Amino acid sequence: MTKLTESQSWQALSQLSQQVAHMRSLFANDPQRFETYSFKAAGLMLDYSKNRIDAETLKALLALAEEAGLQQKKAAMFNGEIINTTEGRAVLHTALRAAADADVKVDGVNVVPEVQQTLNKMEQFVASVRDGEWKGYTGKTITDVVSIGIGGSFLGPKIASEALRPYWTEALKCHFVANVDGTAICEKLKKLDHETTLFIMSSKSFGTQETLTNTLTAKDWFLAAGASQADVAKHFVAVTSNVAKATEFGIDAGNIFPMWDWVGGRYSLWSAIGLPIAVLIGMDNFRAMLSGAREMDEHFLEAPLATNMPVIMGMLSVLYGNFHDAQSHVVLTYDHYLRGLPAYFQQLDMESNGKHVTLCGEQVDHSTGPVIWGGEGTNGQHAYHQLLHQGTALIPADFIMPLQSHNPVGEHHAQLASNCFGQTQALMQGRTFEESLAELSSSSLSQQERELIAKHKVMTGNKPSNTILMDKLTPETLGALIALYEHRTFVQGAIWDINSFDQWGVELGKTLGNDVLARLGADTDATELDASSNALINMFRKGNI
Ligand SMILES: O=P(O)(O)OC[C@H]1O[C@](O)(CO)[C@@H](O)[C@@H]1O
Repeated sequence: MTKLTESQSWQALSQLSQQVAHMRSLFANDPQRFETYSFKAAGLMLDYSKNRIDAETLKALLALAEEAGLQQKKAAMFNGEIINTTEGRAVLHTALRAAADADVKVDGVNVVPEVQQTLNKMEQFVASVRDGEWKGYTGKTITDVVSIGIGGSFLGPKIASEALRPYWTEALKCHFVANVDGTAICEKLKKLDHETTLFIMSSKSFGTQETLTNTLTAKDWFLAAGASQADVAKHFVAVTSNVAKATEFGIDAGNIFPMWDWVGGRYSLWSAIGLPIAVLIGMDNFRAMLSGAREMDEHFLEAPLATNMPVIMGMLSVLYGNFHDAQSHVVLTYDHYLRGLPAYFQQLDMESNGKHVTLCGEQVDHSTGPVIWGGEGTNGQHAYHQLLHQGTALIPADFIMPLQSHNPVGEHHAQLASNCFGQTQALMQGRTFEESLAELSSSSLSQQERELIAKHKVMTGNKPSNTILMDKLTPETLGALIALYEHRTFVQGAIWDINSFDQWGVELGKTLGNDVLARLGADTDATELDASSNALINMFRKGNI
């Protein structure tokens, strides 16, 4: 057994988690349950009353957080200690949204002034593109921005931009290209005018195959349309921590926005990686998003564990994953603008907590990060919610909804809200056999038939969910919401004592992919790999099955 599973609070939770009453009776016996298990922070309200907890379980969960050293680990992150031990890096996405006069040191040097300088550089760039001062090589105003990047250098900018659609300038369109599938970039380029298009190449490492290939294709397209190498400076900018490689690639030194190795890719939208967002919504709104995230940071740092939103959400996930065998977690956004958020949280959480050894390299003896998935409500209700209600797997759910719509038309928003709240209620209370039978009482079916149908209609209920509400989706509330999930991810990693900030698992696939690429272009058939890989490679070389 590891130290964690041997710990007193872990042992206590193993017992307590099985003893908690059905949520139906928890609610029936406590009219104050909502007041007890809900609170507000940074413009968000969390209702976690529809969870399999009572006072004792919650106490044990928080004791586990204490015992696992969450407070010390949190302080170490915010203080710039090298907590990403396998890569020898600090983890300071919080410094990207810290107050301008904050002092956050990495190796004894305050990084905040550099962050502020980069924000100022972004501000100038964003203003000149939005105001039409930045001209293309033929003197025309920029109309389209294409962001090229993948993983964290794609999902953050794309999904936050999409979420903040009501704040966009109408003067510009922004497009995102990530996949190395040539179709992705070709379909974009078809619709673009090379004289009025600006490319933002986003790659922390400046070594990611997909991003380099897509940027080269974009550059070839630009040059083939009649522009010269000297014109590239007016149409290509880059965001990277590898300035030398970007310059070598041909990006003008003045067009490079720096980032730092202490910002993880999946935590980087607050840096210049967020440039596409800032171009669309303007720098004031981008700064408002940072300030919403900062508010959540301060809450996470200062609030007691019992009223700390990332802590409560993280510990609930530990409860279900480790003590109720839940292997996935669903994020359901009841807001069309937030439809992409589950995909963003998926990378954030799964790339962070998909780990199998502790910081000391010891094999864990419990599950770690769950599968994160989801989509927008109400669409999901007509698809996968069936499994949430009546499937055999326990899938805890987060429901996220703004109370005010940006598009308050007719009864739409009330209907949306009624579905959101109705789903959490149905998951919690379920429907008993007796209730199902009663519902069928006026039907013309025989008693035997009624009983059969009633069995199919039973929903066990007791399915956990959190509801997160905000007044309105704004840059501030979006910033707070994303920071909430970042810290929730951190909390779980801290309990499991894993490194939430490396991603070695994706490296082997990249290395083997490069080897395969060489074989696809070789003069002779592949013979040295396993039989399946050889056959697949050789089929590709022939071009038919
Ligand atoms: O910004 P880069 O260096 O191109 O990396 C892109 C993505 O690739 C990964 O390193 C691994 O897939 C992600 O963590 C990262 O967000």
